[in-house]
Amino acid sequence: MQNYLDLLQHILVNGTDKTDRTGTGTRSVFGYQLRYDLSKGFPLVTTKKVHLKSIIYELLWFLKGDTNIKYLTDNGVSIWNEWADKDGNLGPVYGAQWRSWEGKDGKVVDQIVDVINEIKRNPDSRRLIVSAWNPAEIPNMALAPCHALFQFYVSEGKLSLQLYQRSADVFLGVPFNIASYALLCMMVAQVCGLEVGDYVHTFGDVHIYNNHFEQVQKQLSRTPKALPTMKLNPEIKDIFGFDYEDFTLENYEPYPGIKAPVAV
Ligand SMILES: Nc1nc(=O)c2c([nH]1)NC[C@@H]1CN(c3ccc(C(=O)N[C@@H](CCC(=O)O)C(=O)O)cc3)CN21
Ligand SMILES: O=c1ccn([C@H]2C[C@H](O)[C@@H](COP(=O)(O)O)O2)c(=O)[nH]1
Repeated sequence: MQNYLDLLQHILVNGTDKTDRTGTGTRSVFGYQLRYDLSKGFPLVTTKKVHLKSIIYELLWFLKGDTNIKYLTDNGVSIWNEWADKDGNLGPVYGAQWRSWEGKDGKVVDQIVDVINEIKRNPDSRRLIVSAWNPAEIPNMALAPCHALFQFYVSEGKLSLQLYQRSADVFLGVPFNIASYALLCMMVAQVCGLEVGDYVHTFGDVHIYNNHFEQVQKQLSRTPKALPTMKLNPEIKDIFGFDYEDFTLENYEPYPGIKAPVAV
């Protein structure tokens, strides 16, 4: 994960200071790309301990099409608590757009089912896209989608995925986002009978919050360790059939965690 540390350093050196919606202030750059060959290990940051359990449950929650935090809190995951209303609702965020994008005349599009069918039927398609960015619905969402759109690509029997993230909290959110989409690529590859290719992460406004500078310096003083390995239960052939127990992480030996406040 040296390239993740390079991104932190790049922002510190080349970023400009900007105000932001949360009132915290950031140092930010516009445009950057990270790439991971998923056959070479699972891209989970090693220079601090990352809470993989939250990442897995959040991804399973997106795939269910769920947008209420109850499933997360029932499983000990609190990362969305600050944005939910008193009933736990977030409005039509990721899960709703992925699984039930509402079109004209009540037509409902399940983008996950559709994209998997298309990967199997027409792997050379250049339209293998899932979008959470539904402008008509954004006013009803607790937070506009940050990981806005992703595309699959098949070549030589390998499945790659590229994410476009319009806004990225590089210390807290990005380690979660990298691991989550790397995992999604592995899961879709398995259910489509493909090997894994590259995970490509493309950023818009990628920023370090002003109250994360100390934590970033601490991380930059650490030398990345070897990447861990992620094993999926090979029996699962349906993207909606995965449970938490179907994921096994091996050889993850990170440095201790580093606490940081989240900007709301
Ligand atoms: N400012 C901001 N940054 C984000 O990364 C972010 C948002 N807002 N809003 C929506 C979601 C929620 N996400 C979050 C929220 C909190 C943590 C966080 O506090 N992580 C800690 C604790 C991990 C845990 O409890 O599982 C960490 O050390 O990584 C991470 C991602 C990602 N998103
Ligand atoms: O998955 C996520 C979700 C959110 N973020 C960060 C990016 C920004 O710091 C905030 C969102 O604020 P906006 O004003 O809507 O851009 O949350 C993330 O990094 N990853």
